[in-house]
Amino acid sequence: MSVVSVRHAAVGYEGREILHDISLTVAAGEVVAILGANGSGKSTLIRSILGLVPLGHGEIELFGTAQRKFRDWARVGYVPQRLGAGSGVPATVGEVVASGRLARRGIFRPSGAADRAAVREALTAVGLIDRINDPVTTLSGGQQQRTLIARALAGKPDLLVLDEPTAGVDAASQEAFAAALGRFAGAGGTIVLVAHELGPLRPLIDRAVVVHEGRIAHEGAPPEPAGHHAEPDHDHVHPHAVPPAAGICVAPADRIAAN
Ligand SMILES: Nc1ncnc2c1ncn2[C@@H]1O[C@H](COP(=O)(O)OP(=O)(O)OP(=O)(O)O)[C@@H](O)[C@H]1O
Repeated sequence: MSVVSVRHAAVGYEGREILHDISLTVAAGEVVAILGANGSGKSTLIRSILGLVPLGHGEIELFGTAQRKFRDWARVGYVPQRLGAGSGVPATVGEVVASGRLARRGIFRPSGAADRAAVREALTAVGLIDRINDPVTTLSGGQQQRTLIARALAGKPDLLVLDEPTAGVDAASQEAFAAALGRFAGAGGTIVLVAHELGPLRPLIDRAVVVHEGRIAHEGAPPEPAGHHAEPDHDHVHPHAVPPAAGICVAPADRIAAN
């Protein structure tokens, strides 16, 4: 059974079609990277998989269930691009990670020992357990990004969807990030991630899907790194380095429940 199945999907915003006739299948345990230039539609593709952008045409299934009927969002962990510095919520690292347990336990049940253990385990996996009581605002961008993956891991998902997890992130955090993802994949987890450059994530990738102008232009082994972009110390700066103003991204489960 496939974890994600996209068939002939067309997606757009305000009547302008961005993705044209996209078909993509991700099998259980696969690690798939979605690559492509700025504006090619990578984020739109994963946002439509998560149900955050409505489909114009086509079908999407998650774990064999039509997305419109799918309710088991606790099985899906989403790591957005940035935590957002300006959220105005003075949360600690532990609190942010604990919010990843909400879909598992429901909002009105107090957190229990299993929740606390999952939070500690996830923070240990990303190398931030010693920062559990620190305000997230005191963390570097890379550490904040690691907090987001811990938040997703704490929910014990079967599928992790990550949007440019390592863009603008320091090398140490990228390595810690890759190690945490490697453990998740090693335990049978499925990963779909958007990336500009794979860097230390490269050895984890089973398949690369290159999106070009809203269509899948290539699928197969990840392309070889080329030119200075491939250097480990290449400092890639692009629009994603600017934190979004929206603050902590709401988990897809929360959004869908609100509809
Ligand atoms: N909420 C939105 N409303 C209207 N247009 C949007 C919206 N989000 C994205 N777009 C447009 O859709 C196109 C694809 O954007 P998308 O973010 O999916 O590309 P991307 O490949 O992820 O690019 P990047 O690498 O810059 O994130 C762009 O032309 C963008 O301007």
